[in-house]
Amino acid sequence: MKLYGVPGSICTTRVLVTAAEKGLDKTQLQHIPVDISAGDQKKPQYLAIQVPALQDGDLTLFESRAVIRYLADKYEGQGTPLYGSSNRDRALVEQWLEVESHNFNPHISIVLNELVFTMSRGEDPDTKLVTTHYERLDRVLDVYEAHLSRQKYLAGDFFSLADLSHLPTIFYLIRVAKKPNVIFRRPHVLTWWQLISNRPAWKAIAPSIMTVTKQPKTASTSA
Ligand SMILES: N[C@@H](CCC(=O)N[C@@H](CS)C(=O)NCC(=O)O)C(=O)O
Repeated sequence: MKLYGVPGSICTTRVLVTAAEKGLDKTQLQHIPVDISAGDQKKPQYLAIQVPALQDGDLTLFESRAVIRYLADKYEGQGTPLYGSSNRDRALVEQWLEVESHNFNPHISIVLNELVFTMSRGEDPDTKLVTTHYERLDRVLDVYEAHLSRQKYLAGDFFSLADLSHLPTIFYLIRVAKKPNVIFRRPHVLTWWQLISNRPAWKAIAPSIMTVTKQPKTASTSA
């Protein structure tokens, strides 16, 4: 399999950490770097797709959350079981993947876009937009805090694809945008963050984000 994606970008990182949890090595999944700043995404081979995109034989798959679901299913018996161990677990994983995509991500990605990617282009961030969406993210995390006071991970007492899908954006928020308060001031969210970000797979992947964000230009975050 080949993964076309911008090194260190949120969506590509989401796929790479899934591959790492599944124990896939470079012979099983080869990352082909795409350089957005050089206009690679406009090259003919990328016009019909968006990056990140996975190529597996005659299947080309884009949308990072579709790709991670595909990898979790394809390698069901290998590495970390990212859908739990029953139909009930899987339903709850899917539910929280939807929450990440539709309730959490829309706000965190706007904050990151303004504070990291707009600024990296030398433009001023829209501070009103940042305030509005940071506050909305704060409200969403009230729900997470209550939920995580009752269980260790989002879908139950097991680490899953739903937890994993939050890793790149929260990492960017804390370490790159340096806006950790919404995470750090909630004890259960913080404990959850520490649990999921201390996993070996994430610890192996996260440094590549820091390398890329030291560059003057990075990918956008329409994650
Ligand atoms: N919803 C799409 C968003 C795709 C997108 O716009 N990705 C942006 C931000 S993550 C990008 O820079 N993509 C390049 C990459 O991830 O390689 C996904 O999840 O894949």
